[in-house]
Amino acid sequence: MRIAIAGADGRMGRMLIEAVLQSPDMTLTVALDRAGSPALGQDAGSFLGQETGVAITDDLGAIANADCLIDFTRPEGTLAHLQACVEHGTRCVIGTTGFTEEGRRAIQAASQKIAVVFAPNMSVGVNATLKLLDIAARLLNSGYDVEVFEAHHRNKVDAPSGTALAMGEAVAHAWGKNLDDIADWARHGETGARETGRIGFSVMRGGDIVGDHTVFFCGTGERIEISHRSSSRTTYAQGSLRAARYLARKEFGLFDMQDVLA
Ligand SMILES: NC(=O)C1=CN([C@@H]2O[C@H](COP(=O)(O)OP(=O)(O)OC[C@H]3O[C@@H](n4cnc5c(N)ncnc54)[C@H](OP(=O)(O)O)[C@@H]3O)[C@@H](O)[C@H]2O)C=CC1
Ligand SMILES: O=C(O)C1=N[C@H](C(=O)O)C[C@H](O)C1
Repeated sequence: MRIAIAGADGRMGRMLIEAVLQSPDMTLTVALDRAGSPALGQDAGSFLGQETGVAITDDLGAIANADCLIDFTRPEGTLAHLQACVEHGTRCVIGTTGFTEEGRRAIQAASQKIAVVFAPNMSVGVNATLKLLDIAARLLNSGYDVEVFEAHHRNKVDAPSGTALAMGEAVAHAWGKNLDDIADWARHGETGARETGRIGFSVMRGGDIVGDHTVFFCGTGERIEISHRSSSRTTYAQGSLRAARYLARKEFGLFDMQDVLA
């Protein structure tokens, strides 16, 4: 498969370039980054001391030279890349988080023309955790207060994380609710007692934390905690390559990591 990486000079972009270069069934053909990035013109493998012959570019027309684009950038970048994917019939794996409802609708619309995997977390472990949360939420559907806590590195720009939102959605869905209707996004000052049936979120940012998530089910006399901790971004990169291979068999449609791992 010919692979394009968007956000080539980012934390995930670099992990993905390394993973693609190590995959015998994949060839890196395109490396994109934003207009004005100091990385433009550099060889995509230069951070590894490796010559790939692929220079980092901001020319979205280059997407025509890939079977699948893997995008870990920012929502506005992803949506521009996605339009280019539609124009060139290139499949797309989206790992970027922080989309508005309108952005999500644009992804849905694009997936009617090309095959897209869109998931806030590509790791096998997190996707298994989402299934565990569904089971826990069905069993603990009354008498338990649910709180979602996440911690990430100091450079993360969106909160709560896409994964924390997906975890909240898993619980809300198991309870037959919409997350937006029952979420408490933050607390400050005189909040009053906690309401039953809400899902609270709290967020920590600091240092180089790769990504920690815990969902608490707090009852009377007991507490259940379901946690996932990432110690390396490799798991996200490997999951993304798995998603790209999955898309090779699809013409169009919107898929998530539960589909890829099924
Ligand atoms: N689904 C998953 O499994 C995971 C998802 N993520 C998500 O992936 C995204 C990227 O994370 P991370 O790699 O840590 O972030 P980084 O900031 O390290 O990398 C983002 C890259 O995208 C570039 N970029 C920024 N804005 C644009 C734009 N408008 N158009 C094109 N390129 C742009 C950045 O360039 P510059 O630095 O010059 O601005 C940078 O090279 C985040 O949304 C994060 O939440 C992260 C890990 C796992
Ligand atoms: O920005 C990150 O780093 C991560 N973002 C994703 C998210 O928002 O859930 C996935 C992972 O937690 C790392």
